[in-house]
Amino acid sequence: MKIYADENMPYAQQFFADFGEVRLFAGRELTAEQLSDADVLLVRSITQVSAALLTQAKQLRFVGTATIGTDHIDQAYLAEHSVAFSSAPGCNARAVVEYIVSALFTLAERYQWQLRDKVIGIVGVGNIGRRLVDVFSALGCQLLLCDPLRAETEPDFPHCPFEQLVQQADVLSFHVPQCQQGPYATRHLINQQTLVQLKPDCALLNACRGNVFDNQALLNEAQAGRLRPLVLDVWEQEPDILLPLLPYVDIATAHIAGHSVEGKARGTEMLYQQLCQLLGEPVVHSIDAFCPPAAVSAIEIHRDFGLPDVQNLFKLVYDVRRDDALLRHYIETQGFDWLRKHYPPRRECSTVRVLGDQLPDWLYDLGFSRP
Ligand SMILES: NC(=O)c1ccc[n+]([C@@H]2O[C@H](COP(=O)([O-])OP(=O)(O)OC[C@H]3O[C@@H](n4cnc5c(N)ncnc54)[C@H](O)[C@@H]3O)[C@@H](O)[C@H]2O)c1
Ligand SMILES: O=C(O)[C@H](O)[C@H](O)COP(=O)(O)O
Repeated sequence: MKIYADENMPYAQQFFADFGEVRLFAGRELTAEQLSDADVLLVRSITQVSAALLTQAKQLRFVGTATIGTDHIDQAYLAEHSVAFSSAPGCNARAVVEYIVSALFTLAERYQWQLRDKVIGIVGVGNIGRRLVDVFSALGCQLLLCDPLRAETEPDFPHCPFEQLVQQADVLSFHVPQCQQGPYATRHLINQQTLVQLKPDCALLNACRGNVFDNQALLNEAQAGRLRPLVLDVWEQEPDILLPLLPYVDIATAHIAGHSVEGKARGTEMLYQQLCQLLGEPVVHSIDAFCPPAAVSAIEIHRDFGLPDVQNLFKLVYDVRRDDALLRHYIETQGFDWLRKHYPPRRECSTVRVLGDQLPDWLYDLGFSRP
C-alpha cells in the first residue's frame, strides 16, 4: 500500500508504516502525477483535494485530512468515486481555545480590561465554541452565542441573532466553517457594513477561516483612524496575506491557533484510527507513545488563587505573544508557510497537573489537569 502524507503531519511514519510505504509531500506542491499509485492520501488544510488533483489516482481508497476544517476537500467527488473520507473533528479544538484565551488575556492586559465586564460574543458554537463557552463561563464572563444552525435543531439553545450580537458585543470571536453561499454563508461576515454597526472598540478575533473577515475592509477602517483591538490567526489569501494590515493587528499569527503538539498529533491519530476501521485492522498505536513529555508537567499552589494568577499560569504553558513576535519578525524574509512549518513546539494546558489544597474547580475547567 502506498500512503502519501503531508510532510507537516507529525508521526505519520510511526502511525502508518505498518500499512505500507509512507511517502511525504509538501502540501502546496502535490501533483496529480505523484498520486498515480496512491492508496491513501493524508493532507492538511493547504492541499486542495480537487477532481484535478485526483485524476490519476485510480487506486485511491481513503482520503483523510488531519484538520477540523474541510473546505479544501471536494467531498462530492470522493463520494462519487467511492473513496472513503475522514476529517479530524475536534482534534485541535483545545489548542484553538487556548489560543483565544491567551489572546484575550493579552488584550485585557494591554487595554486594562476586566474580562468579567466584557460581553463576549461567540459566533459558531461547535467543537471550539462550546469549549470556549465552558472556559469563559468558568471565568465568570458574560456571553452571547450565535449559531443559527444549532438554534434550528435545539429549542433550548440561547441563540442571539448575528445582527444583535454585532451591536451588543465588546468582544467577538469567530468559530464558523468556511461557507461561500446559502443562508448560513460565512464569507465576509465582517465587512464594511458590519464594521460600522459594531461598537467602536469591539475587539474582533478570527481563528477560523481567513475570508470570514473582509481584510481590505479592516484595513480601510484602520487607515481611516477607526482603530479597534484585532486578533488574526487566519487571513484572506494565505500565504500571501495583506501585509499593510499588519501594523493595525494587535495579535497576528500564521494560522497556528490549532498547532499544539497534541492538536496536530491527535489529527494524525484520528486518521489512523479511521484507516484501521476501514481496513479491519486493530488500533495498536496511540499518541501517548509518541508525544514527548512536557517541560513543566506539574505545579503546586498553596494559597488563594485569583484571575491574575491564572493569567500567569496560562503564560507558563502558552503566550500567544511569542507567535505574534515570530510572524512580525519573519513574515517578509521567510514567509507565511515557513512560519507554519517551523512552528516551535507548544503544549496544551492538559499537560500540566495543578496540585494544591482547595483549588477552585474552574481552574480545571480551563483545561489544566487534576492531580
Ligand atoms: N486557526 C486554526 O488553526 C483552526 C483550527 C481548527 C479549526 N479551525 C476552523 O474553525 C472552524 C470551527 O471549528 P469547530 O471545530 O468548532 O467546527 P464545528 O463544525 O464543530 O462548529 C462550527 C459551528 O459553526 C456553526 N455555524 C455554521 N455556520 C454558521 C453561521 N453562519 N453563523 C454562526 N454559526 C455557524 C455550526 O452550526 C457549528 O456549530 C473550522 O471549520 C475550521 O475552519 C481553525
Ligand atoms: O481546520 C483546522 O483544523 C485548522 O485550520 C488546521 O489546524 C490548519 O492547519 P494545517 O492543517 O494547515 O496545518
